[in-house]
Amino acid sequence: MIDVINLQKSFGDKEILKGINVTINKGDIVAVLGPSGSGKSTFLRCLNCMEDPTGGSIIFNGVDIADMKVDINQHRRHMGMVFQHFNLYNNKTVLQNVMMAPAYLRCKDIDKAKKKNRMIKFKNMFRGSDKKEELIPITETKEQIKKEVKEQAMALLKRIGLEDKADVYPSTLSGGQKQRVAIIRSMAMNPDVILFDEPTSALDPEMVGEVLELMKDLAKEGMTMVVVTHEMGFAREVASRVLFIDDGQIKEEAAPAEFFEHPKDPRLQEFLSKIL
Ligand SMILES: Nc1ncnc2c1ncn2[C@@H]1O[C@H](COP(=O)(O)OP(=O)(O)OP(=O)(O)O)[C@@H](O)[C@H]1O
Repeated sequence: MIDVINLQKSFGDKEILKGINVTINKGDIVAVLGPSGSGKSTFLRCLNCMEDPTGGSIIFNGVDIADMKVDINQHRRHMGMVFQHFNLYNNKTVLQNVMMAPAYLRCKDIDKAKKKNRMIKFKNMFRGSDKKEELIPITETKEQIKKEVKEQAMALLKRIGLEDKADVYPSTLSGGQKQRVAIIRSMAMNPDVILFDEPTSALDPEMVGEVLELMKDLAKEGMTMVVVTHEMGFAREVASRVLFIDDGQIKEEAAPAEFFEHPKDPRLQEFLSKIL
């Protein structure tokens, strides 16, 4: 699903990613661990086109997204991201937050198809009857899309027990509730993969469990996930693979049992001895 090949990223003359190579397959739950400043967030941000790599490729579903010409909105339909500080829109209600991206993008598809059809109709006027181009079928109206997206959003809110919060603003939610809304917001796009950048780091300890539970449920359902985390329990119990990034490189990659019980890289041994 994602092939990262020799990914490099520098900020000015500071080299942050020094050639990351990794393959993420459908259904993988990849936990990314590493010391502060080692480049974990930069790696995720490159995957989500929030940073332009300085070198290398990221092949996602057959397309190199490290290429500047890639359509970022299209890309993000298929790759969701959940941030440490939730990044909800505070001036939109909870429901609007969940609905916004899918409703906007699907309505935009209709506008694009209508525009293209106008061009096709115009060109068809000059073509012989055997050479006429088919119009793009438009099977739904914007009203139907909005209704459907709203139903899906309400079902997701129900799933996390927050359907009664649909019309409130995010500022009235607890941190754990905000993060769960942020997670279902990315699910609302039906992405192929969701990236999580330290999703529990900004939460009060008592809120961490509810967010991890939702992430575990997603993992059980087969969602492909890449999770930068300090939650060793999650990495041990839920991840299918664990990566250790240190100094901009993947120094170790293994299944959790091997990773935690028999770390080979000396820097990983030192890292684990400090945190476990
Ligand atoms: N936009 C930027 N401009 C300049 N330097 C940056 C930028 N973004 C990140 N860096 C630097 O890149 C390095 C790696 O940062 P990154 O956030 O990827 O690390 P991290 O492993 O996620 O750390 P942490 O666990 O503390 O979040 C840091 O030294 C950081 O200061």
